[in-house]
Order: sequence, then structure tokens, then C-alpha cells
Amino acid sequence: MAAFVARSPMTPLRGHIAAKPSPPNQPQTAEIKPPTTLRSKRRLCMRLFASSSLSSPGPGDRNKITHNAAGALQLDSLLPSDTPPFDASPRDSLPRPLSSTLGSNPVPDGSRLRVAYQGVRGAYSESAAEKAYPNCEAVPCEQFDTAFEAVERWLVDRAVLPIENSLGGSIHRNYDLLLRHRLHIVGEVKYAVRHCLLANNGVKVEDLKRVLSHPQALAQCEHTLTSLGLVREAVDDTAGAAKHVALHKLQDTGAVASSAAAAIYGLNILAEDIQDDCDNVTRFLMLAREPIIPGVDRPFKTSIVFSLEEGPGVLFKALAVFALRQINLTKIESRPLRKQPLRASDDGSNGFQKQIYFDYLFYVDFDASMADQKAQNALRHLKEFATFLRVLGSYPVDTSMI
Ligand SMILES: O=C(O)C(=O)C[C@]1(C(=O)O)C=C[C@@H](O)C=C1
Repeated sequence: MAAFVARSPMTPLRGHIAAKPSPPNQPQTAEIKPPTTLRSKRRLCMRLFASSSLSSPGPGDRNKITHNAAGALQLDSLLPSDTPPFDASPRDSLPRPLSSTLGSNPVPDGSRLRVAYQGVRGAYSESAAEKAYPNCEAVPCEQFDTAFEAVERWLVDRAVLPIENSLGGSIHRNYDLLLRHRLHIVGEVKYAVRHCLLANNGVKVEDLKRVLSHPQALAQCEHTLTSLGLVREAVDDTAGAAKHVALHKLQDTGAVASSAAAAIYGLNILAEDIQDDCDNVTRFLMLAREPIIPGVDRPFKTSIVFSLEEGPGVLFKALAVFALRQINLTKIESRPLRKQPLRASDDGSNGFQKQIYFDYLFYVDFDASMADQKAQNALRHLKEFATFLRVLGSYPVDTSMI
């Protein structure tokens, strides 16, 4: 069995501005209306910054924005002032109202949408961003947090980030970041992920001892990599792995990445479609500073997050608010409630010792628009006993052929 070594051979990550988590204690169901005047736009901008614990962007902020060695966007408060500024051109300093038309591109003033993704050129996330917003300017970001922050700080217009994969499961980090940040889900895009085994010119499969890739990609190719007896090393993204192998002309190390990454970094494709199942699809979320106006003209989905009191049947009761109204649930995910991960029962009535429970946040996606009365009633019902509830977004279902 091949060993899994979780370390990054890439340039060490620089510290980025950590967004302070917002306490999940207030229902966040209110919509922010698009601003109409420049002043109200500025006010909205300030309000958003205030709520995300980040200061509003100004000339000084340019010093904090850089690209790393791999070319990805970094937000760094510790950089010297002579660091080359990121091209946050004037259009980024003026807030633009978002339209309710998904995928609207180019934006009304004729400029292209700037869309943040995690990874470097050739990452699947870049292709997903281009599928979500054709002709956009895809902006590479070093980490998921960086992409969230880039939208919050008006450096880009949108972010497209993976949330789940049909083989590897949920991308937990992004669930946690959805709650920590104040962005809204305005759409989803499904992308068929087809992994290749890449190596430098002249390197054969039998020369390989190890392989680099994103942990999700390594997990999606578990059988193939095990059968080849390769040691796995996790890096930040698949294309970054390809770039590293090419840059260092590695002869005993391959990368699991896309055919696009092979072309960009000049690697050979030793094997195609090496994922464990040919149906390998990653679902990405499209994130914006403002929500879209939910409609009923096409299939919509709504994503929420809530927490509950401990007690028998409480989760059953929570899910029943949807079942009672014939609302189909498409996804449920639980994550530790970090602010209060454990809870001791104060009920000593059964004569046993106090019990310690884990406390959770539940993320649920359901098949209904917030414009639908049924969905509003279901959430009103849920609010009667949920200790916290936030609507993350109500957006059109991606029904496109993958
Ligand atoms: O590394 C990449 O290329 C990515 O875009 C990231 C990512 C992920 O986070 O799941 C996206 C799609 C694939 O599932 C594998 C990796």
C-alpha cells in the first residue's frame, strides 16, 4: 500500500489576513438590496467590510496584495511596501451593482468579470470558473480563504469554489468558510473532472516513485495510484503539482492533473482518465457579495445552515419541515460548531453521569426557490426551534449537460 505524505513541496504559504469568524448567532435571512447611487454603493461597501472584519480597500491595501511564486493571488499584511502591487485597477475600487442575471458577462460597463478561483493556471477550478462565467478573467488565488477575501475586498467580482465531488465527497473547508464569510451563493456549476498522470519528457510510468496532486484528486484516483505503488504527496492544487514537476524537471515524480495543465507546463500524458470512476463530477459554487433575486421561472435550489438544541428527534423535526411540504433535500452536511464544539447535558434525571455531546452546524440544500411560499413557510417553521439559521443563497440549479 502506498504511503500518503501530507506535505507540500511548493513554496511555503505566506500568512494572509485571517478573517475573524462572525458569530453564528443571528439569522441572516435579510436580502441586501442593490445600491442605486454611488453614495449608497459606498455605504454598502463599508457595511460589507464592517461585517467581515476587514478594513475597506484603499491605496494602502495594494501593498497587501501579491501573487506567490506560482502566480496565485495572495493577501498579505506582512509584505514590505516595495512589493509589486497587484493590478487592482480603478474599476475594482468602485463598487458595481450586481445584476440578477446569472452569468451576465461582460458586465454592463463593458469590462470583463473578474472571477477568483483557487489554484494556478490549468486547475480544474479555473475551467469551472470559465464554465460559470464564459469570457471572464479568471484570477488565481493561493487558498480558498484568499478567494473569499478577494471578493469581499472588491478585488474581484465573483469566486467559483469547489464544494463537493461525486467520488471524494464534501470539501469541508469551503463549508466552514461559507459561514465565516459574508458572501452569497448565486449559482452552481458542475464540472466533469478527468484526471491524467503527467510526467516530464522521457519519463516512463515505471520510472515513477511518487506522485503529487491535490488531496481530492489523489483520493479520486485511489485505485490507480495504489496499483502503481506510488507514494502520494498532497499539494495545493493539481495544476500546481504539474508546474512543480515541470519546473524542477523531476524524473521520478509525476503529477495528477488535467490535460490542460499538461499543455500549459509542457508535460507528457502517461495515462488518461485515471479517476476511479468515469463519472467524476465536482460541484462548484458561484459566490458574490450580493444575493440574486430568487425566481420561480426555472428550477432553483436554496442552501441554508442551521444549528439545533440537543434532544431526542430534533434533527428529525428539522428535516420534517421540508418533508411536510414535499420539498426535496439534495444535500445534508454536518460540521462541528467551532465556537461551541461540545455541550454537557444538564439533565441528571436518569441517574447517570452527565453526558458530553458534540455540537453541530447542519448545511442543507433543498430543491425550492426562496421566492416559493413553501420554502418561506418551511424556514419560518425551522426558525421556531433552530438556535441559528442563515440562508446562504437561493440560485438556479445547474441543469447543463456535464
Ligand atoms: O486542484 C485543482 O485543480 C482544483 O481545481 C481543486 C479541486 C478540488 O478542490 O476538489 C477541484 C476539482 C477536483 O475535484 C480536484 C481538485
